[in-house]
Amino acid sequence: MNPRGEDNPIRVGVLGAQGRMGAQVVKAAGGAPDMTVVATLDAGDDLAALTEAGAEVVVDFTHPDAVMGNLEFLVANGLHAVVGTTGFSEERLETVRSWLAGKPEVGVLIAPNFALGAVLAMRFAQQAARFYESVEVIELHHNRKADAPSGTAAHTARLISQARREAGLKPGADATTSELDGARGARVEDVHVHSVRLPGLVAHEEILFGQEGETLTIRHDSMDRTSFMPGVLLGVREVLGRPGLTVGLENVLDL
Ligand SMILES: NC(=O)C1=CN([C@@H]2O[C@H](COP(=O)(O)OP(=O)(O)OC[C@H]3O[C@@H](n4cnc5c(N)ncnc54)[C@H](O)[C@@H]3O)[C@@H](O)[C@H]2O)C=CC1
Ligand SMILES: O=C(O)C1=N[C@H](C(=O)O)C[C@H](O)C1
Repeated sequence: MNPRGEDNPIRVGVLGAQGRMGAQVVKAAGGAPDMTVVATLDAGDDLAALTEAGAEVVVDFTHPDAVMGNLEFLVANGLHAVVGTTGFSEERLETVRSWLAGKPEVGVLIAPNFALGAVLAMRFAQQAARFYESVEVIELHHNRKADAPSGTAAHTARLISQARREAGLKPGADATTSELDGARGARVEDVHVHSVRLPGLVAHEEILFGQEGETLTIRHDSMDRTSFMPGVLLGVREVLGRPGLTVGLENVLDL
């Protein structure tokens, strides 16, 4: 557990500080009694400001195109990282592991979703997966989101696929023989994932399971970006005592 307090607060840097999430992180970490925000950077700023300010943990909510460069700098400079930015393939995770091999004392936590309910929804979906013949994922987000499908939906689909594989399930029956491009969604491993983009939405996910005679729907809604903040602050506290790469908040929550 984190032994830090008001007299010795965790020195936090924020990357993407002017963005929707970064601005919330600056506010949340700034209001936490055991943290102090020492650097707030956005696009074009020199990452050296983080080390100059004495940051210990850096939170990254930037862009899938920027996050790997940021992480390479953080690990090389011995800074712990809490990353919410999406776009992490298995190949990218392997690259991060290779950087960390040379800096075994550094902790990196990458989480596709920091909202408690979203993490629980993923875990429930993983548990339900082996009992149903078919499954599809629908994610719904605000229309300023850069990536589709969402990192959460891609992660959910991979967890479900893994559970289905382990249970020896074959792809669910689907009589579609003719379709408009995209009508059946993207396929993440063997799971169809559908992305909706609308102003007014924040972040929402539905996992629909079906078999003869019944369906099960698991749904999570982030109505406001404050929903991600308890998870981010927990990550900042925990990453100090977790060297190496941790993927997913479920590991920190011991789910
Ligand atoms: N893991 C989670 O719980 C969540 C993850 N996200 C993800 O976080 C990322 C950011 O989302 P939003 O805040 O909505 O986006 P946004 O577009 O509002 O903010 C991103 C900010 O990063 C800045 N930026 C871009 N490149 C940079 C760089 N190299 N260095 C420093 N700053 C840079 C931009 O100027 C912008 O201010 C996305 O990948 C999104 O999917 C969003 C919400 C929750
Ligand atoms: O861009 C967003 O807003 C979000 N991005 C993350 C994702 O892609 O899963 C997390 C959450 O869904 C909000």
